Amino acid sequence: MTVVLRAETVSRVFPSAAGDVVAVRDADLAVAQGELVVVAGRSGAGKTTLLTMLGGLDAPTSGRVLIDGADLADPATDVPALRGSRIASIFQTAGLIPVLSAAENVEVPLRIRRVDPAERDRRVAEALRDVGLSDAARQRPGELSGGQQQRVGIARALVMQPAILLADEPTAQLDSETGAQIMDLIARLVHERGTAAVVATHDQAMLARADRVFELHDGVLRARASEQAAEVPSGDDRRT
Ligand SMILES: Nc1ncnc2c1ncn2[C@@H]1O[C@H](COP(=O)(O)OP(=O)(O)OP(=O)(O)O)[C@@H](O)[C@H]1O
Repeated sequence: MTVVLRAETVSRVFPSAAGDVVAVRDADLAVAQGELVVVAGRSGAGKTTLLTMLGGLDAPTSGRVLIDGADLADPATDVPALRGSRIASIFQTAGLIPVLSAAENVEVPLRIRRVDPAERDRRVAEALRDVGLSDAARQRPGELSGGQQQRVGIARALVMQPAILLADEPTAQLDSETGAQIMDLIARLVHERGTAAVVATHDQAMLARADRVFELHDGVLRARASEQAAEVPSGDDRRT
């Protein structure tokens, strides 16, 4: 398994008049191709801060983030280029452009990257098909349900075939059934395409789709102990 995203003892401290806020404290994480990692945590636990650093939009106060083995703090690393070519993000709301159709919204990142028109058409059609929205290609966001809009957002995130997908509470604005469908969709696409994904959520129902679950509590990230790890060691390993 190839690790594409790695955080090493990453911390982020926000200074404030009332004292420093340690939003993330010494977080370690490694995510491999095709792996869906869910970071569960309550509001204020530090999820957004962690994802922002993983995506290279904010720098850790200490520790380091590596993408494809490249340290984002290394001056030799072209972070904007990495962000454009290797990373895609999904947020609580799809953030679609209202005057553009679903297909035109999905096309935006391809236009920015100057992909040629025939290739754009092919990839947009494929992305909309993957999220089950081929029939809605010409509709504008205002004509789509919240779940459909979020699916357009997912198509737009995946049309660049990113190595890494970061999703910050992608189901928070949706009812639980639609949220479950969106999470199923993300899990399927991540596994089919071999994307490394980190999904932050406070929705416990989302954890079932994860390959691994981490819990973030007051900025401290811990792997959720598997049932096996929770078992009492047997034989010589037993400690009393
Ligand atoms: N720019 C900032 N300046 C000061 N404090 C901040 C800043 N950003 C986040 N914090 C603080 O860091 C902590 C973690 O915030 P963060 O937004 O990462 O949590 P979260 O788990 O994403 O919460 P939510 O689910 O509500 O978005 C909070 O105490 C927050 O107030």
